[in-house]
Amino acid sequence: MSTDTTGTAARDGEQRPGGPADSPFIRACRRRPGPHTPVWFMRQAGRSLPEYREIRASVPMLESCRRPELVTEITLQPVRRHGVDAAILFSDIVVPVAAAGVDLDIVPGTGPVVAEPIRIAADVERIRPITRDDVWYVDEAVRQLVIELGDTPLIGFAGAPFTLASYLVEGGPSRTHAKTKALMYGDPELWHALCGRLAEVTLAFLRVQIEAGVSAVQLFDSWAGTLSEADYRRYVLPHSTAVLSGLVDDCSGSGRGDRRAEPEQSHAGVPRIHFGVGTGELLGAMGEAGADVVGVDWRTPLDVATGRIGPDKAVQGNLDPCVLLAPWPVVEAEVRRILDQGRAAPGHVFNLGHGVLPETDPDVLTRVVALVHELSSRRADQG
Ligand SMILES: Cc1c2[nH]c(c1CCC(=O)O)Cc1[nH]c(c(CCC(=O)O)c1C)Cc1[nH]c(c(CCC(=O)O)c1C)Cc1[nH]c(c(C)c1CCC(=O)O)C2
Repeated sequence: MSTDTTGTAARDGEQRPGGPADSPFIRACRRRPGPHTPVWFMRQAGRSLPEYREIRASVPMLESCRRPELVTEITLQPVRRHGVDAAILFSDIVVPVAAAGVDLDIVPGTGPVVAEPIRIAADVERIRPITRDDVWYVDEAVRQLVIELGDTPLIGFAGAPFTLASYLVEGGPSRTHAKTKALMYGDPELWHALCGRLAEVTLAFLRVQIEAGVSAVQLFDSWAGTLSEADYRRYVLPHSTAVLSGLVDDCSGSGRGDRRAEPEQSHAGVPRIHFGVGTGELLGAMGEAGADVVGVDWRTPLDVATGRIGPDKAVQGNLDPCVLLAPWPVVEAEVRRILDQGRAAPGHVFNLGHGVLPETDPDVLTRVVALVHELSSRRADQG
């Protein structure tokens, strides 16, 4: 465990050998060689773990996200159990939106449900800008986690404007995103006002996490794959770019925007991962939004994905979460294939193509971590 008690040296640990900045995960994000291929799992903290279910049995989802001691414990659970190369903050994409004043809840088995879905400009106006004080519990949890995690990097995250907008406009999860698209095509001005506001909230939320010490951030645009590339570029890309490039613009001396005076408040050094599901046709555009790493679901092999994304970005993925429900030889063969195809990329972070399913046997996750490490370190030895 780290001896750093401020939580800041670890963030700026660029020069500290052995700190999170020198970890296999951050090295892969930066396309630098490392001792093995790093691995973590989306939704690694969650219902696949009995120790998570025990904590959550008596605490509603949103409340658990607002109690720093619970956030810290739940975030650490999969790190202890599986030996993954990174922790991801336990929270949810709707947490900053709730902090911005939107009345919503996370309903078990359903997902986020919004009391008054967005319909008119006045609804957008009600989404307030957020500051650190609105999400103090996230700031506190990240600072504590950075201390407890030592050399293991902590990933912060947020939902991207399109995916957040889809919950706010639909009022809850949707298969077709019909209301969202109807607003997008029918009232582009309102659409851009909504996404612009959500981009501001998201950027502020990521800045709080980075200032508190996360080593990387992931922007989840889970449902962007429902759009054509042309529509994605027109209606979504400018807003996701405002978020991801906004983090870089904070760097003193580079770019415009809300530039910070204090060097330790620079957000520019933190790798940015951009992920969505069903985004095979969007991978190039999602990289252009300002990602260092592009998340790839299970539909596109990593060598093909790398051809679409280009040689200047790392990739993350892309095991089908359902494969983890298959007999071990099937899992092993898929892990080998993904590691092989991932060699085409200039950096590969092993992950699933989407979140861990609740019915997954956690011991299989632990075995996958060990296998990825074993197979990839053997390769690293061979040069
Ligand atoms: C779309 C989205 C949401 N939330 C999130 C996304 C983007 C990632 C993705 O595409 O899955 C992001 C998220 N949500 C959660 C995390 C935790 C960190 C981690 O990955 O370990 C993360 C990164 C916890 C959670 N978020 C949620 C749970 C389950 C609630 C519970 O445990 O009772 C967890 C652990 C609830 C949630 N929240 C959301 C959904 C669709 C659900 C599932 C509803 C259900 O099946 O019950 C919205």
